[in-house]
Amino acid sequence: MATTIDEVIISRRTVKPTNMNGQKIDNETIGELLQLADWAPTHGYTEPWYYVIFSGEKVQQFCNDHAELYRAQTPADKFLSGNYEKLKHQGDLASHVIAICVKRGNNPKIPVLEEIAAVACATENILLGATARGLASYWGSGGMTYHPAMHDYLGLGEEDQVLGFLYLGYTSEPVQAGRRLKPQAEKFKWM
Ligand SMILES: Cc1cc2nc3c(=O)[nH]c(=O)nc-3n(C[C@H](O)[C@H](O)[C@H](O)COP(=O)(O)O)c2cc1C
Repeated sequence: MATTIDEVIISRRTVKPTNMNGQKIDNETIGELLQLADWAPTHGYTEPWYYVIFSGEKVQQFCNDHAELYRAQTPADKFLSGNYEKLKHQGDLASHVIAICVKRGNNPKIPVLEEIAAVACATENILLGATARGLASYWGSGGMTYHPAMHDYLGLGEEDQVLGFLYLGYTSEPVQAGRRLKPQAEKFKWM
């Protein structure tokens, strides 16, 4: 178990929902993670994160709905039954699904870019809190994430955005070693 912030950051790894084991997280713990999200920085206290939490039987409901949105919005010649089944069963072994959304405040001086950045910070807080609690997590932006039908399904306003879905649960498998592909010299320029 990681004990310091550095260890938690370094040890956080994506665990695909198919590698989760079906064990449930209690809603209280999810509440703690949401509290961590709420302490992310924002420009101008806009606090633009908006999370829609699917728990219990709502997880399967969400996955069914996600798959049905895909079916309804995909032309017949592009529809792939494999994609449909993947979406439908993506949460089978997860405990909770959380839709990650940006709710635009009424301060037009704050660029959308900064609102998205703030929600990403908030979401990383959730991922780190999950890691520190021994939970498995996955941030996915596949399926219908960016489709207007998903935006409507989540009841978002015109300027709001969906950034993806967090799948949370437990895993029984050893967590994969982390890897980074780009040399640090390309990412950090010391002056
Ligand atoms: C905004 C965002 C969207 C992502 N979408 C996907 C996705 O659709 N499918 C996927 O396999 N992983 C997705 N990921 C997870 C990355 O694949 C993962 O973070 C990356 O492989 C690095 O692995 P690590 O998280 O274990 O360090 C996403 C991550 C972020 C931040």
